[in-house]
Amino acid sequence: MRHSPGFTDWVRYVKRPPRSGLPPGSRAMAAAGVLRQYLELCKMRIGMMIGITAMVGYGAIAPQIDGWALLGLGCAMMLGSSSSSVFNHFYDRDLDRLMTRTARRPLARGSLGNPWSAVWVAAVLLVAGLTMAAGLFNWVVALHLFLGAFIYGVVYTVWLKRRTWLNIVVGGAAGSFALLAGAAAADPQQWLLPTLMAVTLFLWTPSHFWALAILLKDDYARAGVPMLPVLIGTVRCARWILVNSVLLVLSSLLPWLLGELGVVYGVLSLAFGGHFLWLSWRLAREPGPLWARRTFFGSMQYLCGVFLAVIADRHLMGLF
Ligand code: HEM
Ligand SMILES: CC(C)=CCC/C(C)=C/CC/C(C)=C/COP(=O)(O)OP(=O)(O)O
Repeated sequence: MRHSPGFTDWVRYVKRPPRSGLPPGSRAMAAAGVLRQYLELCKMRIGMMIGITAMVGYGAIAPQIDGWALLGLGCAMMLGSSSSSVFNHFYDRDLDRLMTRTARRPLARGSLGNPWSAVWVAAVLLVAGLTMAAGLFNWVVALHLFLGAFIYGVVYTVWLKRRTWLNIVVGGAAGSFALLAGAAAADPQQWLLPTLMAVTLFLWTPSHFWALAILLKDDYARAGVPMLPVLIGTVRCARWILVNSVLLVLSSLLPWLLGELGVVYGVLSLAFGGHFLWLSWRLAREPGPLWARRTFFGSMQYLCGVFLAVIADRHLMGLF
């Protein structure tokens, strides 16, 4: 069965088109197919959220926002995020075949030819992101970008995901480094507010992911991935989500209580936090797919709410 062209096949194909002279449309179609699949490997929606996370870290520290700096920061972070996501697809291709949600992914079904091409693509993306971060900003931004990609691509994906339920707890630090990278782009000397926000992002991940893991429990059990609800069941996992969400919301108030951010942030983050605590409480009361789904999507709404609270406090209040 002829597989659709992989990355190296595509390069060879475009450089030396076969004598058979396929109609130009098929050459472009094949190239578009390969590109679309590589974009899937990049997990672009998550990469955009990682870029936004870094931008919020920048906005929390920068006295004025430079649009071009924000754009460059977002691009660098998306390159780093895509690099680790592509490698995650490569390393997890055996695991992904076993789970309904991921079985149709390009490397899981072998539709991109030699899977090692993805490793080269991941390396190129990482070098591009690091070069952009160091060139546009400073080495601290590049270091945080590298650490985020390393924690997701190696610490989480290779070392922890298949071994321990702490996989996503430790892996959540990847997102924290996205925030630290953004703050360092504004001022690498500042540490307190970036650290407080990084702790909040670290505590956000377990509530974010364990709610999803409740929905995907059977998939993870089939693949033998030790996610928390597989090990302790949905009811106890839902209770741990509530405990974690209480710690998360309390941590989100620290920038306000320590005077790093103002009352606008405090009130808004408390409001969004109250709603997320309500979702987590309802999930603990009725542990099942309905409230797990609402808590998972609510985790992203909550994160966006906290991000909005930071920007409103630091930059929008000056407009009034
Ligand atoms: C190790 C930590 C994390 C784990 C294990 C995790 C896990 C997941 C998983 C399994 C999905 C579903 C993906 C899919 O089926 O397409 C997901 C979706 C998502 N995650 Fe997380 N996540 C983590 C950290 C983060 C961070 C740090 C962010 C952003 C700051 C984030 C933002 C999102 C978004 C926006 C989605 C929805 C993307 C979509 O709809 O394709 N996640 N997460
Ligand atoms: C600074 C920087 C570059 C940070 C990178 C942060 C980053 C890309 C985090 C990704 C988190 C995530 C969606 C993990 C899911 O992996 P999974 O393997 O559990 O999900 P899957 O089963 O859907 O593949």
